[in-house]
Amino acid sequence: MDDSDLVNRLLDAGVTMDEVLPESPSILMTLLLSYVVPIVIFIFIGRWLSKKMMSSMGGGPGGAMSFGKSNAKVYVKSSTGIKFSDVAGEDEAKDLLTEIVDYLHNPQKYTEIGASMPKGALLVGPPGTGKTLLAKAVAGEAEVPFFSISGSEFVEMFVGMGAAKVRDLFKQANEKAPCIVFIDEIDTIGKKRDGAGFTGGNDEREQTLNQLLTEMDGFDGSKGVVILAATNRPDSLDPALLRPGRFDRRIPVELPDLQGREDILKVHAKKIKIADTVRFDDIAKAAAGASGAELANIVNEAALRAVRDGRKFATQADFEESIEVVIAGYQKKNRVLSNKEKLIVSYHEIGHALVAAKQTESAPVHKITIIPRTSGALGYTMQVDDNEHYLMSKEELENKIATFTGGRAAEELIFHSVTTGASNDIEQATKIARAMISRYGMSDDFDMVAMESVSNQYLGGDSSLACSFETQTLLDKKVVELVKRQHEKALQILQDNISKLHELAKYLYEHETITGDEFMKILEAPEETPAAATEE
Ligand SMILES: Nc1ncnc2c1ncn2[C@@H]1O[C@H](COP(=O)(O)OP(=O)(O)OP(=O)(O)O)[C@@H](O)[C@H]1O
Ligand SMILES: [Zn+2]
Repeated sequence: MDDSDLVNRLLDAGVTMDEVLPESPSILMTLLLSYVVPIVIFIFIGRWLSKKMMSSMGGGPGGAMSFGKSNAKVYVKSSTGIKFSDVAGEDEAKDLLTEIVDYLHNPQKYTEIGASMPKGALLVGPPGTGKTLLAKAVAGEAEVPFFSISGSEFVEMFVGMGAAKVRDLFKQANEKAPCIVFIDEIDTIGKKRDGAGFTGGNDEREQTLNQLLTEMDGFDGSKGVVILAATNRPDSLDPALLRPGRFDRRIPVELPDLQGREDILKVHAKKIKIADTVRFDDIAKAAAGASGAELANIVNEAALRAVRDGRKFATQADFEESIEVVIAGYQKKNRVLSNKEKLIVSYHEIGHALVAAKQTESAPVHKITIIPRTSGALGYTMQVDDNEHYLMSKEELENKIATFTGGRAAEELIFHSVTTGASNDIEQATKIARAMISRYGMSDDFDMVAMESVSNQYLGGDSSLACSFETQTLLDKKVVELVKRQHEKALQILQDNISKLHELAKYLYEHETITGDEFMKILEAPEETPAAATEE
């Protein structure tokens, strides 16, 4: 814009020149107006522009101006100020990340004995479960800089730009080490490479991924650059990313259970004013299936509602209303278990756990949950073996089969029907049974084993092709018999412990997740009143 232009415009607008220019400007004033002010304005505009450019690179796929050499600089935050205490629940994830924090605090403790820290860890879980928040908390706890970039920002229009960005990011991270580099949505660059159906930009994406792999292999692990990446589609990742020395640690970040939801609500409610009468446990119950992000949203929505109604604080009703708003859309998109389904899944999982616990030589139950998993499972029972062993006895394998069938057995016993939820279990049980009979020679019938192994030698080990039709049929029959026997054993165990089955399933239904300790405590407690033992 030039001066005469401005003057003309001002005149057009009916402004007289007298108002624009002082009557008799001193030389100093003239100087100021004609040189200093334009320069100041120029600098100001320049700054504003560059700020704008940076923020446009911060979110969404890079804009037209997002190439250039030192992009990653803008992602540095010297301290996130976020601590683990800001992340409610997710204790498992926090436990796993604590080691990284400790390493960043005193690396010599690790390097002294020659231990090197994992270079990368993969945070895996559904959207909004706090993966980004956890990564920030790691940086906050360790008091190190935090670089953050989203996978989609690497995907550039021009071949080679993404790779350049990766190089640049690592260069800066190395300069700022120790630090945390966080790559969100890593699946956008880290998708399996062979995958058909990927159209366009293949070269670019592949180059970017290769650069990432090269950088990860190249940097010195003892410098203290830890790369955290997040994804909700771990299965789609290129296996190269998951190799040792890369993202070889997987940290599950799952949807919160009842207690977790209550804690998250409380963390966020600290930021708003609420009535004393608000009952977070009830709100958490009503918000079944909600993620951390959705719960944060519910709290905010409740506060907005209060303001709209001219109140000074949010009430129980505000929260209940906002659950409807936030969750309603969500429930349509995602399958949330109905109460009946929840009950079935509870009995199913306790079925597994109870059968496991009542057999000797069976790994102790570690955790049981009916929170749907990223994997698509409706619930799971986790057993952890204290001492890892590779040689399993026939009894142990049989017990494993019985444990797998325990879920279905519980459904049959209580609901007199089975759901599709048990199909994977039966598959697993059958797999073990087949291996026992054909490969490990655990069949009573030695001929069976011999035949199988002879034909395997001819045909390279694929047992489904290896046998003659008769052998296959015989084998199948044996497998089915074995699974059936174990299934009957499981039914018997549950029948014998029916009151505990009810009690534990009820407890799991209410709490959604229970630990192995809680499970054992209930199991070992004296029986409840006989009334609970009657079947419904
Ligand atoms: N466990 C939690 N405790 C407290 N707040 C949480 C928790 N989980 C999520 N939130 C809230 O939800 C917001 C969004 O979470 P965040 O961005 O970390 O999720 P994400 O898993 O990275 O999601 P996405 O996969 O969509 O990137 C957080 O900023 C926080 O306010
Ligand atoms: Zn099961």
